[in-house]
Amino acid sequence: MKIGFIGCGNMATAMIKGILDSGKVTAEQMIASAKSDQTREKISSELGIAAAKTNVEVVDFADVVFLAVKPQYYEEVISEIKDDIQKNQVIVTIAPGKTLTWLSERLGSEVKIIRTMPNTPAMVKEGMMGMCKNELVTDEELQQVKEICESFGKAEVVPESLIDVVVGVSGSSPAYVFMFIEAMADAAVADGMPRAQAYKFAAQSVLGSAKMVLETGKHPGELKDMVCSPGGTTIEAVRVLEEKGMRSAVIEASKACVKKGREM
Ligand SMILES: NC(=O)C1=CN([C@@H]2O[C@H](COP(=O)(O)OP(=O)(O)OC[C@H]3O[C@@H](n4cnc5c(N)ncnc54)[C@H](O)[C@@H]3O)[C@@H](O)[C@H]2O)C=CC1
Ligand SMILES: O=C(O)[C@@H]1CCC=N1
Repeated sequence: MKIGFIGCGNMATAMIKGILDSGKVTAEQMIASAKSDQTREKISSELGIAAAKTNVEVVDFADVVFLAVKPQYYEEVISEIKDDIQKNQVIVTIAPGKTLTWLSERLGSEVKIIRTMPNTPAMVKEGMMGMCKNELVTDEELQQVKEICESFGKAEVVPESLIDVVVGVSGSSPAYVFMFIEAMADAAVADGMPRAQAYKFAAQSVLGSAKMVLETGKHPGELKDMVCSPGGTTIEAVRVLEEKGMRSAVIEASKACVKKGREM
C-alpha cells in the first residue's frame, strides 16, 4: 500500500514517523507534499520519504491519501486534487468539522472517504484516533487504514455522530491535560520543588493514573477513593477541587470544544 500526506506539519510528521517505525510500509511507499522548500527539505532529510511540490503528485502516487492541512485549507486543497482522484483510492481526513457529506459534496460522490480524528500523543506512539467511513469504503479497506493508524497509537471505529465527541475527549484533550500537568507543577514549584523535577513528578503521575484506568478496568471513582485516606491529605485536595468546580470546568470546556467542531 502506498501512502501519501498532503501537508506535513505536526500531525502528519507524527503519523509518518509512526508508520515508518512500524515497518508496515517502507519509505519508498510514502510521499508528502509541502508548500515551502524548507518543509520539503525536512521531509527528505528527517523522514526519508519523497517530498512533493504539488498536492496532485501525492494523489498520483498514493493508494491512501491523508489530508493533513488545517480545516480552512481543505476546500482549496480538494479543488486542486479532485480531478485526479481514482475510484480505488481512499481519502483520509483528520480535520474537525468536515463531515462525510461535506467532503463527498466537494470530492465527488464516487470518492472513498475515511474521516478520522487523531491526537498529538501520536508523536510518542500513544495516540488515540476515532474513525468512520462513507459507504464506498469497504470494511477491509477501513481495517487496512486502521492498522496503519495503529502504528502511532490506538484507533477505534465509531459512528460519524461521535466524531465531534472524539475531538473533545481525545483530539483536543491533550491540551487540557498539559494545562493540568503545568498547574500541578506550578504548585510544586510554589512549594519549593525545582521546575524540571516538578514536571517529571506531575507527568509521571498522570501517565501512571491513565495506565491504572486502562489496565485495572476499575471505575475512575474507585481508583480515586483508593488514594483518599480517611482524614488524610488527598480528600482535602478533592474537597477544594469540587469547591472550585473542576469537574464542571472540564465538562463545560469539552462541550465548548465539541460545539466548535460541529460549527466548523
Ligand atoms: N494539532 C493537533 O493536536 C491536531 C490536529 N488535527 C488536525 O490535523 C490537521 C493538521 O494540523 P496540524 O498538523 O496541527 O497543523 P500544521 O499547521 O502543523 O500542519 C499543516 C501543514 O499544512 C501545510 N499546508 C497548508 N496549506 C497547504 C497546501 N495548500 N498544500 C500543502 N500543504 C499545505 C502547512 O504549511 C503546514 O505545514 C488539521 O486539520 C487539524 O485540525 C487533528 C487532531 C489533533
Ligand atoms: O484545535 C484544533 O482545532 C485541532 C483539532 C483537534 C486538536 N487540534
